[in-house]
Amino acid sequence: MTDLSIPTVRNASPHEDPRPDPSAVAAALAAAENREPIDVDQAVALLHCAGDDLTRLQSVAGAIRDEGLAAIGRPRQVTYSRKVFIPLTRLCRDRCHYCTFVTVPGKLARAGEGLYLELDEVVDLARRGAELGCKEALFTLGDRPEDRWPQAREWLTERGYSSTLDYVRAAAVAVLNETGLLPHLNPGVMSLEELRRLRPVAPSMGMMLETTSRRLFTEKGQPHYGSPDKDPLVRMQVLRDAGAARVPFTTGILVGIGESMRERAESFFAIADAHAGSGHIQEVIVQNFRAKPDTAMRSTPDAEMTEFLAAVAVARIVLGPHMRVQAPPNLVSPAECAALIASGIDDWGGVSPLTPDHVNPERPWPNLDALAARTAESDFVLTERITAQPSYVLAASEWIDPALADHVGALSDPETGLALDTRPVPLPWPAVA
Ligand SMILES: O=c1nc2n(C[C@H](O)[C@H](O)[C@H](O)CO)c3cc(O)ccc3cc-2c(=O)[nH]1
Ligand SMILES: C[C@H]1O[C@@H](n2cnc3c(N)ncnc32)[C@H](O)[C@@H]1O
Ligand code: MET
Ligand code: SF4
Repeated sequence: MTDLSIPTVRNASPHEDPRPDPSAVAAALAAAENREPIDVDQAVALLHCAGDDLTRLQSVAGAIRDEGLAAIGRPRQVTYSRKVFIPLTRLCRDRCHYCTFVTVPGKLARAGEGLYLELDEVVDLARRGAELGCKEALFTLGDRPEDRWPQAREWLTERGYSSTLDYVRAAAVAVLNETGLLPHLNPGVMSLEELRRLRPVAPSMGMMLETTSRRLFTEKGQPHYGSPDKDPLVRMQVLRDAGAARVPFTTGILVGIGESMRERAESFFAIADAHAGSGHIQEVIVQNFRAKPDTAMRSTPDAEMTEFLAAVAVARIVLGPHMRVQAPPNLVSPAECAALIASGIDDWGGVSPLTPDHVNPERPWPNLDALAARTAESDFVLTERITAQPSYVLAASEWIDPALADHVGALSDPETGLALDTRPVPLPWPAVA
């Protein structure tokens, strides 16, 4: 894709990624078509599918998705969450090489921007979103900036907060009280204690696993080198802790940051494994980041899209019919949205009629009517959900903190767990009878 202006990462030491034997690909495809459980080796083979093989792979993935949606009485629905994006702070103690969201205090000062959004700025964004029917306030921010930036620590202390996560909690409460939007928290690594403390202010939270590749973290020059929060061992612990805390949790992988096909496959199995323990992974995002090709010959733009579609299909096959599989519609072209549906997704994630995708600011959201039309072209109905996926809303006593019952109840249909056609209104938190 020539219009993709996300910064690129060059593999410092191109990792060995041997092409599987064609007979291995054929055998893995046959296993998938017969709905036999596949192992990592077979998943690696499937990630290499192109051409007619990719078409076969997509049709298996699409059929599995269709069965899963039919089983929960929502055939042919692709969901999305109408949201506002709240970039609470762009300061971060990490330095992921692919990230353009992160910034430094000096740059913020020169741009006349604060280190954090103030509470009134947060509430103002949420309120403007509410007027447009948004139901989710997505808090995405840098990880623990106070550990790196004394100015950030000072900003928090001056206002009476002990940490960035403490401030996230206060901002979520302000949004609930003053607008009724439902917070989804994506603040990076959280401890079990922090997850438990945040659970009463957000029906769902998330953190991308990114990858299980430890090499990308330990080796100098790799995209996660120098980012302590991107150690896959730390991130896997967060996934398990979110299950222990019974938080509906979003995770996923970033495709194309220098991971090998085997590492890509292992990442899906690692997520499946975390989910098998607690049943809390509410959706898995397959997000495309495109590494600069090692050689122009080997990795043409078309090949990158082929690889991405194979990754989506393999995610569906490994994670099965009951997982929601999400790919953002703003990181591909309109025509490629149809290919994502064909590859087995059932969710577009958060889409905003108001705020940009601050992580990918050069990739505007499709307008909701256009997205509905694109979805309809594939014979699916664009359906609004709230931040927690329907099955978790329907099992609220197990998954959603009682302090949020009124807020969630006001915006979701108790029969389907999907979003109601309504606008949020301020409601007191914790809810009183
Ligand atoms: O607009 C974005 N939303 C992102 N979202 C939000 C997502 O689109 C929705 O808000 C969730 O599906 C909840 O409804 C994330 C949520 C997570 O929990 C973890 C990672 C992401 C990543 C992004 C992202 O890059 N851009
Ligand atoms: C919020 C999530 O956004 C993803 N993320 C961060 N930077 C980029 C980029 N340049 N392109 C695509 N996704 C990105 C990471 O997966 C992070 O966890
Ligand atoms: C812009 S990234 C947002 C969340 C967090 N900093 C992470 O990387 O997981
Ligand atoms: S942790 Fe998140 S915000 Fe920080 S640099 Fe990495 S991707 Fe960017």
